[in-house]
Amino acid sequence: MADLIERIVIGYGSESGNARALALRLGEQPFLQPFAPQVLELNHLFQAEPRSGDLLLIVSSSFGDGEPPANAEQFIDQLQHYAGADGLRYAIFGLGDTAYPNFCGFTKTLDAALAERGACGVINRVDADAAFEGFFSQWLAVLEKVLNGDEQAGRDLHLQVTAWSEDNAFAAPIIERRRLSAEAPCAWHIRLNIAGSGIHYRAGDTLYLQPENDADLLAAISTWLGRSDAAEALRRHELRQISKTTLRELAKLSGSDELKALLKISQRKTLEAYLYGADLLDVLEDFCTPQSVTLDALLELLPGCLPRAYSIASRPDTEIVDLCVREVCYERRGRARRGVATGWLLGDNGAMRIFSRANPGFWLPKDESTPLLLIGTGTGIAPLIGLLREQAMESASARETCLIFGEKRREGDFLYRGELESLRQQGTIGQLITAFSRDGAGKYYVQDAIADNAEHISAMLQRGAHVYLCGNKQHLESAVENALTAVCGLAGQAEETLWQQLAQQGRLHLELY
Ligand SMILES: Cc1cc2nc3c(=O)[nH]c(=O)nc-3n(C[C@H](O)[C@H](O)[C@H](O)COP(=O)(O)O)c2cc1C
Repeated sequence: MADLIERIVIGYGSESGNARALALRLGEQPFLQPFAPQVLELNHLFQAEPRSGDLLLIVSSSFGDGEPPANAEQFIDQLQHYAGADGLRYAIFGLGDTAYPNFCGFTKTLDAALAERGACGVINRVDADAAFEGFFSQWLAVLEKVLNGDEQAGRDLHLQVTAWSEDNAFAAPIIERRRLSAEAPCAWHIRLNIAGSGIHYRAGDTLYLQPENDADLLAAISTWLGRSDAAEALRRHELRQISKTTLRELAKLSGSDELKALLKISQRKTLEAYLYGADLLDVLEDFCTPQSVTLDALLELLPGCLPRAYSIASRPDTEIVDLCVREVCYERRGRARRGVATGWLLGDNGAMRIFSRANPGFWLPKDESTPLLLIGTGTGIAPLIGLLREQAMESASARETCLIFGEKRREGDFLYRGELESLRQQGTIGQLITAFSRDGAGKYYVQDAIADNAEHISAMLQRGAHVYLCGNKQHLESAVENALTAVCGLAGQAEETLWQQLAQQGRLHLELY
């Protein structure tokens, strides 16, 4: 091919510097020097007036929702108006992260746009993730071969990381289940094996679980329908979170006036109360008949199982991912019920189908000297222990870190007690404050612990501490906000609330569920 190539132009799109660094290294490769490669930002690439006979090498990341980095934003537009694309040759090395829903979205779009304009790809597009170095070396070797005339090498290269998603989840074996608390409903430490998935995550990120339905519930629905094949057919349909759309369809099919009445706007609260803890079988039994609602109709109207989101509790690792979950077990109308995801995790069901998503809003601050005020209740410890583990791994000199953990009783509910105490001993946690609500004569919550440590906490906030808060949505946020506002002496004073100030400064990180 080399004799057909007159010139090489390297274009890059880069936001945080990875693609730019690779593009510059590419431009220095000895085997490219005979082509005197120019290295340009993609926005400026057309200044080189690429034409037939040129080989365009593009290295770019994707940002936002699979969008171009700022210095590549104009490229596709310019390409649409560029007359000389026909006959151009090109190869694309895409950088991305499978933790974002639109993995390598921009370089995929670019590939399609160049092909559509008549340009010809000489190497299959690379979709690389955070571990891009290995791919880059392989790509360079193939590029050299292609330039030496081995065109097949470009067609044989397949370097595209799988982007696991809702439609294509990774089956991760459950390799550890450890009970963390004494009384039901218990909290559990769950470890999944993700080796071979290529999943990369950071502490603070979210793991989505795609469980299958509970066997007992499936069997009961099968019996109700009088169809033995229903259990298998409904295995991956949503049977627990029943939407209004589904209820409307069921009301139409069944003709139930009672259900229609429940769907009126004025009955919003009654419907909410009815659905709390209910599942499809309740709705079928209460409002439908097997004659009016058949298996075929259900298969058509029910969506697939919705993914369940959990905060990752481990530090970055390519082999394992940890979760901290509380089991959901209750009885309603004489029928034992289990949470869909927790039931699957704690049952003997085999692998859990998963995918991960980045959650930059809960990552550690970049500046290693920024103090951390971590506040969590119950299984809200999950992302916080992930951050602490990442912190312990990353820096020898720990930043100032204070953890406030709240639960019911020290004996029985102090989740990860041994690990937290050793993180304190080794200095990753400077101050470990606990608030056990049922240990003393009166109730004692995290907001009381904040008040009792006012001086220290106020000083940390003055030193620019970031606040990470995770736990139950009801009450926790406002109670902690009020307590922190009081310790800072801001109550009823400032024009902006403490929360507004922290949020504006990027110092407030919330995970409430
Ligand atoms: C806020 C943010 C958004 C991102 N969005 C995407 C995305 O939509 N798709 C993707 O594949 N990668 C995404 N990434 C990952 C980057 O593409 C990846 O980190 C890449 O290595 C950055 O390269 P650069 O330093 O050259 O910009 C995102 C990264 C960040 C920090």
